[in-house]
Amino acid sequence: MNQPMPSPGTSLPLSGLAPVKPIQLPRQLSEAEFGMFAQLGQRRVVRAGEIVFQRGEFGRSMFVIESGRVQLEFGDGRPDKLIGAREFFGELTLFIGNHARVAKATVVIDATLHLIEHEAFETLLHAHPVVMAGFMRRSFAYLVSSEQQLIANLKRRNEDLLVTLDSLRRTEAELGTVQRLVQTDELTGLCNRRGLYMFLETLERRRLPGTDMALLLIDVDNFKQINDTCGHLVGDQVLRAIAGTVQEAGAPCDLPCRLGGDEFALIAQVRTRDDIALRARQILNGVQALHLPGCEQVRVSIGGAICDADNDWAHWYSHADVALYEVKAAGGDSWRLLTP
Ligand SMILES: Nc1nc2c(ncn2[C@@H]2O[C@H](COP(=O)(O)OP(=O)(O)OP(=O)(O)O)[C@@H](O)[C@H]2O)c(=O)[nH]1
Repeated sequence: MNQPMPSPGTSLPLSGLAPVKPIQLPRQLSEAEFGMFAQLGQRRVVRAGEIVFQRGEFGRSMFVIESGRVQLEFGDGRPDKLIGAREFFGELTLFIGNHARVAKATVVIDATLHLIEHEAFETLLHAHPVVMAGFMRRSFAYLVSSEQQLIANLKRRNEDLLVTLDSLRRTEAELGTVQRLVQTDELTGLCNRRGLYMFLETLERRRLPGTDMALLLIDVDNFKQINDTCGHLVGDQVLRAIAGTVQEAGAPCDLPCRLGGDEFALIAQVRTRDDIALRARQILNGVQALHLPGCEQVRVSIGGAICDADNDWAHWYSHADVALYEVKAAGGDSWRLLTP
């Protein structure tokens, strides 16, 4: 004899044993519940592709599925859900009353639904309080557990985001350190040529109203001789000491840097020519006052130029270099400003 095929969610009765009770899915209605809802609900046939309600839409009713399939899209991190015969959806708005729908419901296989309005539910509640109380208890437990799941998911996502944010912050800090290193002269700690070029890109933004930018080129006199007679290590100390002197002569908004070898520069923000002279003399005096063990006398020559907004670094540098050359030619240990 042909046995009928079992429906999904049911178990086969084993021969000789008592029939096993059909497994009820967490959101599946019992025969009794379904019968009550079907009797009082408004029966509707809905075609595949039709939207039953949108997420965020206000409502006071729930739906029971007699046949077909409905997809629920929560859009809040929870996975979409596909539900079928004897299952229900939209009950939260029925219990709370005029509440926004938490999911979008779309029929994906032609369905027969029963719309349960608030009034119909009240009637059922009065007529079958025990059955309806059981239904409500199950529904609440399900809602609470799915909210808890959502909270756990959000917590996990938040933790993941915090970890990502932390690693981004670390990468940013590392990039900052690398950028600083790349722009810093290793021997003196001053800005190097790369750092100077980056500074020049923002020069116009940095210029305060009523000020000019000036360039002072500082070159050690006879540095080769210092190296030759005192040794390279002393030479290095001399370069570090001069770097300190150039830095001290600059204002906080100035940029002292080492261009390479025994050549330094100070980009200074000045109001008058006297401001340039003041810095140049401070460097000359500071270097003259240096007393380094193993090195008798250190002197520098300085050439200056105004950094006019119409020209660029190459132009300012060549002007300052001309002035520097003139100072060197005259014996060094002095300064000169090349005026346009
Ligand atoms: N100790 C030391 N010496 C350096 C460094 N970089 C370049 N030098 C040396 O600096 C010297 C610069 O010499 P020159 O360009 O001939 O200049 P100078 O001897 O100062 O002559 P004038 O500029 O005409 O006064 C060279 O001997 C380089 O080897 C460095 O980092 N440390």
